[in-house]
Amino acid sequence: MRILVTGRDGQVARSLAERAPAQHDVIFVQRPELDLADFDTIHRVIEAERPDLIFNVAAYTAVDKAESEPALAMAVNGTAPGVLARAAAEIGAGIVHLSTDYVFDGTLDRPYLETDPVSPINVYGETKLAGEQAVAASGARYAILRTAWVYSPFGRNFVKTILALAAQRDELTIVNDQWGCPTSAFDIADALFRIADRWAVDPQHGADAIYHLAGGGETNWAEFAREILAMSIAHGGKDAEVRGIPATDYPTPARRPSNSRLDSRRFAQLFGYVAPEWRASLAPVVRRLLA
Ligand SMILES: NC(=O)C1=CN([C@@H]2O[C@H](COP(=O)(O)OP(=O)(O)OC[C@H]3O[C@@H](n4cnc5c(N)ncnc54)[C@H](OP(=O)(O)O)[C@@H]3O)[C@@H](O)[C@H]2O)C=CC1
Ligand SMILES: Cc1cn([C@H]2C[C@H](O)[C@@H](COP(=O)(O)OP(=O)(O)O[C@H]3O[C@@H](C)C(=O)[C@@H](O)[C@H]3O)O2)c(=O)[nH]c1=O
Ligand SMILES: [Mg+2]
Repeated sequence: MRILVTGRDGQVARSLAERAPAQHDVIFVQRPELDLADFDTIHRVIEAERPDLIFNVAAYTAVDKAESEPALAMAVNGTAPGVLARAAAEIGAGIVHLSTDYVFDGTLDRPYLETDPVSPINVYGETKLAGEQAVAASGARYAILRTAWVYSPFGRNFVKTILALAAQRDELTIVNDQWGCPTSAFDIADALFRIADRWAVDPQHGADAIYHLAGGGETNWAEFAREILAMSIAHGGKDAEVRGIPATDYPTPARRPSNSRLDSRRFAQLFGYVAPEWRASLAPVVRRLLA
């Protein structure tokens, strides 16, 4: 299949580039050719490239900055996915769109199912929810994958932040009352290609649905940081003491849900892919970052 990926340097885009199987022809388009805030470029790129499938993995991902740039975040995350999906529908292409655990408010006391009510508590989450709704209403064949706490050797992410902070400080204070599922961008890439493989055979398989796809198990940010640093020491990297603090002691422009754990069983049932337990996927990424 001919697969068009939005973005080239993002965490998931770079992971897709590394994991692309030989049977797919994968094209990456980024700014200025494709600018999700400039909708004309979307039509132009889709008509020129005529993909069979689109992986929309580009997004406005700066959670705190989105609070002060809501219009740009909404254009990129909320409106552009609908424009892209309608362009896909016009040429008969499918679209796989990535969304986030931050569409939930975190008040539930168990991992979230796809059927649980959404209620974002920050601008980023609101814009990503609008994007989901726009894709679902587009008429294109779609799958929406909500993932969470993404890390990789690429771009900006919590793992790289913690390793960098440990090189500067002896003690890190990290929030310990927000729970979620760290997810390797490589695992997301594998899941996306699994969808492509299935749709190459049966384009309707599991189509027009939302899925949760996150790393196995669960943790909080402080425990995640401790594990990153334990792996760092094991590979000769820096160490630091992690002091767990409540989110109320770490004020940020955007509120974050205290529980955004995702239940990924529906995707496993439909597509036969289960992401490894989060520590298992974390180890090779930390090793690579320290190499
Ligand atoms: N990171 C995370 O923790 C999580 C991410 N997600 C979702 O997963 C997807 C992938 O995230 P991830 O790979 O981490 O994202 P990154 O932040 O690593 O990359 C974002 C990409 O989007 C591109 N982009 C931003 N604005 C525009 C624009 N106006 N036009 C075109 N491209 C643009 C960036 O381009 P450039 O390099 O030029 O800036 C970059 O390639 C996103 O949909 C995100 O919402 C979901 C849950 C968690
Ligand atoms: C750097 C740092 C962060 N924190 C806290 C702040 C926050 O509650 C938590 C994580 O901070 P970050 O800014 O790395 O993560 P954040 O931007 O909230 O990450 C989110 O990104 C978007 C794109 C998503 O879709 C989500 O799934 C999620 O991954 O850790 C500390 O407590 N101490 C620190 O030193
Ligand atoms: Mg990306």
